[in-house]
Amino acid sequence: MSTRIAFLKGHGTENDFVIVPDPENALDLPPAAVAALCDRRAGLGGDGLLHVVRSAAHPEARGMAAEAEWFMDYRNGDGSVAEMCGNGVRVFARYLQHAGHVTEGDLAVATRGGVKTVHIAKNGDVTVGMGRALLPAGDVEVSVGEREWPARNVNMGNPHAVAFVADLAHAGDLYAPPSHAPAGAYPDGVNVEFVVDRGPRHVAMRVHERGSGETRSCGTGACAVAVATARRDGLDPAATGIPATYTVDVPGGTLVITERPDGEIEMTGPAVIVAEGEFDSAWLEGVLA
Ligand SMILES: N[C@@H](CCC[C@H](N)C(=O)O)C(=O)O
Repeated sequence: MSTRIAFLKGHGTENDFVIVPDPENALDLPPAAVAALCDRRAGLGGDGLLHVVRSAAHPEARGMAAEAEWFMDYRNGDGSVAEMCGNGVRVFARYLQHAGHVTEGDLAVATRGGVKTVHIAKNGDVTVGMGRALLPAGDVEVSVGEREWPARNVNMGNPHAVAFVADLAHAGDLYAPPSHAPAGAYPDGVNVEFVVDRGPRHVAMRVHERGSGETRSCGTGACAVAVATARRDGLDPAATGIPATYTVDVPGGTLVITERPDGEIEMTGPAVIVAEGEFDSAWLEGVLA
């Protein structure tokens, strides 16, 4: 028997998501179902999917239920699982507000990258405590076609390689993932950011995301870029006690990132619910058959 399944569509700086509210974790969403829902021609369309589940109802989040009522079960557009999604967690919070589960102010969201603190401001922007960046040692290079660049290895819960380039167009069409060396540097894949300077503490980036391709924005990527740029600029808040704030332009808008002296990174940006509707479970079953 077919049933109607509720979904919403949202975005944060044009990193767009299919949102599937499923508080009791009753839906079966294997990778192929996620890929079908995120398909831009034959499905609903999105860079990724936000499965909204009560932490207590999800085996991966039960241990965080005392701290955070809701779990962001994030999936990339190809159906793969990722540890964290910075734009996604802002849109997730906006959904919880839209649905009346929370009001503006502070809330905690469980993610595979741990519990994140989120602040929904009166002015509409959402700020997320993204945790600390890890900067694993080791030289990495990324390349597109004939061009190659040294890249900074930054882990924001998920892996990033940040390359400073002379011109964002040098990254090419980014239809295929950029290559990296050494080949085994990222056994689980990597998100690659290309960065140019725009002014003092102001950069612009493009990103090729693991599991989604080139997207209009990546929140964890923007945090990785801010930290890599700060170190390149000789700024280390943990050493100086002075926070470092960077404005990061992405193709879909602007994010503001602050690294505090305790190493915690805060990201502020918009989060928008665009539409809501229902799809027929029979359609999805047909696609999966
Ligand atoms: N767009 C996201 C990152 C989503 C996960 C990433 N593709 C990965 O596989 O690590 C963001 O806003 O952070």
